[in-house]
Amino acid sequence: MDQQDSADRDKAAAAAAAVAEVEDGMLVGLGTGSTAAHAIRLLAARVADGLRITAVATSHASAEQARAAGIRVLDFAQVARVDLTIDGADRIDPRLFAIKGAGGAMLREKIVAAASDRMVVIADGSKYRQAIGDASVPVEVLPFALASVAARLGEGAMLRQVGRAPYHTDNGNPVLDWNVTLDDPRAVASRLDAMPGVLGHGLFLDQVDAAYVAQDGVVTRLEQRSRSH
Ligand SMILES: O=C(CO)[C@H](O)[C@H](O)COP(=O)(O)O
Repeated sequence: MDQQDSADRDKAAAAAAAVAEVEDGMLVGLGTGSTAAHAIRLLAARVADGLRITAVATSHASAEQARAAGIRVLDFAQVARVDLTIDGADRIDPRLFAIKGAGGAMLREKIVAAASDRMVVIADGSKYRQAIGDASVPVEVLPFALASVAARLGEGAMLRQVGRAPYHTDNGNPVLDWNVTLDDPRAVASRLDAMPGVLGHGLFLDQVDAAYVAQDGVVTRLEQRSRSH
């Protein structure tokens, strides 16, 4: 089995562990990305077997996948609370600090996570580090503020592109991938949170309640002991 197959198998194993937490009657938040796609597929299989749930999605792609697989997806604009959200991450560490947003959905993902009683990250072992820090932080910016925010972030900020065109999120906004030192993630997050024109960013420092990380088929659960939403 090559490395990619093994990482994909680990993504599916982590997803299966999280999907096992879903109970009848829950409103489930669906994350975005290849690991979250495994969770949606496995959840749909449980729905086909009789599990009764509703869901909200953090991206158009996840909503489409879920609906096509038979999951009832509600409009999140009409939803105040979510029971359990299952989502991927680009980095996760033992503090359950995460970097998200390689897939560009971090703003909706953080909004849904903040509305969730429990938010669980699922990841293959390549995402796990002793401390987050070697991935750039995606920053979603109001188009009007693109140049001014880029100037404030400095040389480490790169406009995300698809081919030669600027990438746009599901919200219609551009993303700056910011290569920044994360010795003090809270200071970096506070700086971004306070910057006019920044709509959201991929630093998840207070949202993650638990993580399932799978390496070579072995799933490890990390649990946050004290989290108040
Ligand atoms: O944050 C995300 C999308 O905004 C994804 O959850 C993250 O990028 C992980 O993706 P994948 O499971 O494909 O590695």
